[in-house]
Amino acid sequence: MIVQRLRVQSFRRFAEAELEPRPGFNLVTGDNGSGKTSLLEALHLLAHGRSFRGRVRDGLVRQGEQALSVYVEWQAGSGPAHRAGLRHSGGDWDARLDGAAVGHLGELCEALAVVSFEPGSHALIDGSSEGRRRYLDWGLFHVERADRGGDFLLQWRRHARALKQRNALLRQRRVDAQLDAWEHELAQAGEALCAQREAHVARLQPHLEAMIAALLPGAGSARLELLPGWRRQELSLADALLLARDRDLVQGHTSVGPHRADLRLELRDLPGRDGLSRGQAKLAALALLLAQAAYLAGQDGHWPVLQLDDLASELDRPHQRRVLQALHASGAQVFVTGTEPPAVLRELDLPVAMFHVEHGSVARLCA
Ligand SMILES: Nc1ncnc2c1ncn2[C@@H]1O[C@H](COP(=O)(O)OP(=O)(O)OP(=O)(O)O)[C@@H](O)[C@H]1O
Repeated sequence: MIVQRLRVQSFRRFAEAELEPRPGFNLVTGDNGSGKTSLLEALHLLAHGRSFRGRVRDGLVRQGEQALSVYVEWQAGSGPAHRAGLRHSGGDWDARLDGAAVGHLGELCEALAVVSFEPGSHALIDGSSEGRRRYLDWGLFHVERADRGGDFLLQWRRHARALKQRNALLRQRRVDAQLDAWEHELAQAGEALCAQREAHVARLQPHLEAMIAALLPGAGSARLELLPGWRRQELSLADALLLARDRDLVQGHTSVGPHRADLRLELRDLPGRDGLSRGQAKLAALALLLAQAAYLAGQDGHWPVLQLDDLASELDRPHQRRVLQALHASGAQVFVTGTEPPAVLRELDLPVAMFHVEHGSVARLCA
């Protein structure tokens, strides 16, 4: 995917700003607080329905304004050009995709695939399991799309609804036919969700091995494993839910199932996730993100847009070089930010479109 235009209004410090990126590398420089990350956040927001720094209501709307706007034009492979706009107040939103009103933000997410790597991305390795489930489900959401005959989103929504209903009944201490019915629904949707996640993890494996070899060769071989959220080798989800019922009634929520799933990444020559340095955790997280992007590229015939915020932070030069070489080899459109142009980018002499953010506006710099 190639983003051809990004326009933001009332977004963090920007009253209005516009960027016309190029295919390949786009470098965005500027002082601390100038708004570099905000530009990446804007694209991420349109593609994920939230920023990697939080939701719209967490301060994305420019102080004193009612709502932010993001407008993007892009091309997916050799297909037609697309355009999408989102106006969001933190509560209400209104969006259009190719001129038609959008009923669910998932429609924008489905149309525009963006993978972002930012200073907090190490949490994909050493943070809570929620981030890893979101990572996995984002990949499935794109691969198992309804327009390709997939039903991941359908199962995901079914599961979320059944889980909410079961939790509500647990809190009311209601052990009746309704609880049986929602548990049955939860078990069916949960088994389907888990089977899709498991297959996806297996398909990611070779891409992950290649990315770890490219970015973190000292790690040795890599293995990704799904922890399903219940003792799936021994029990069906229906049985696990039934067995957990008494405890769940006391706690008032469901303690087993795919909403508790996790991913385990094993790197043969490095310690477990708690023993990794911050830089190693970042590289392992980037390998996970790029493995998923590479898998998607294989399915779609074109790469998602890749965004790397503050690449130089915490990565030494040899590793920055490895990252940039891998990204260049992919042919993807890449956004990189930094207070300075990363020295490695100059050393590698890669073609780069350069932009500078200052005083609330973005200027294209000549190479
Ligand atoms: N809701 C808001 N309204 C107005 N200004 C905001 C709002 N939220 C954030 N800002 C300002 O917008 C800027 C956001 O900067 P951003 O994080 O995008 O900068 P950056 O160039 O990536 O910085 P750094 O190099 O320090 O990471 C900061 O100056 C911040 O004070």
